[in-house]
Amino acid sequence: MTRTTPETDPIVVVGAALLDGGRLLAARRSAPAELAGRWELPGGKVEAGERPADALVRELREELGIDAEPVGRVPGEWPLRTPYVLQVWTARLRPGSPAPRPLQDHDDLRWLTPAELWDVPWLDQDVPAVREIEETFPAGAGDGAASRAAGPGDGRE
Ligand SMILES: Nc1nc2c([nH]c(=O)n2[C@H]2C[C@H](O)[C@@H](COP(=O)(O)OP(=O)(O)OP(=O)(O)O)O2)c(=O)[nH]1
Repeated sequence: MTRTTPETDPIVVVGAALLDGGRLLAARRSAPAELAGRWELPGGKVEAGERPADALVRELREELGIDAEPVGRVPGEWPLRTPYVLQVWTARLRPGSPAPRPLQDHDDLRWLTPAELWDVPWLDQDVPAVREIEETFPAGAGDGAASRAAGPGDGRE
């Protein structure tokens, strides 16, 4: 008899492509040990019954102390370690938001211009997502180009 692995529903991790003045925020993980020192999109796990866009706002407040607004979903979904999958949303700072600070999970932050996008060692599993962000974040563009990747309403479902 063939034994099958029990199926587990994927748990979504939302990552933010936080854009400001044409730059993307990258965050260096401080934990756990196997991820520490590598760079990621700030964010975290969507809780049961929570909408991804709401989770994004909550995680960005907890981790970076900012007041962020989701703008649109970056097309695609990328596998992390089972059962997690990464979804990415573009986001921007709301007027009056504090500047991001590494309060939790991170020990450094960098605002990357399009030309600097690959200057940091991203987590391996984030590379395809960052490539997708790059598609909507061409050299020389302001944050408007990335924000137009998906309609404004897409951030709310
Ligand atoms: N936030 C985030 N997590 C990522 C990325 N890439 C990646 O593999 N991960 C992994 C790291 C963690 O195992 C998991 C998300 O965990 P987390 O620690 O950021 O989320 P959380 O705040 O909700 O976690 P928790 O400590 O409350 O359990 O996904 C990424 O780009 N952003």
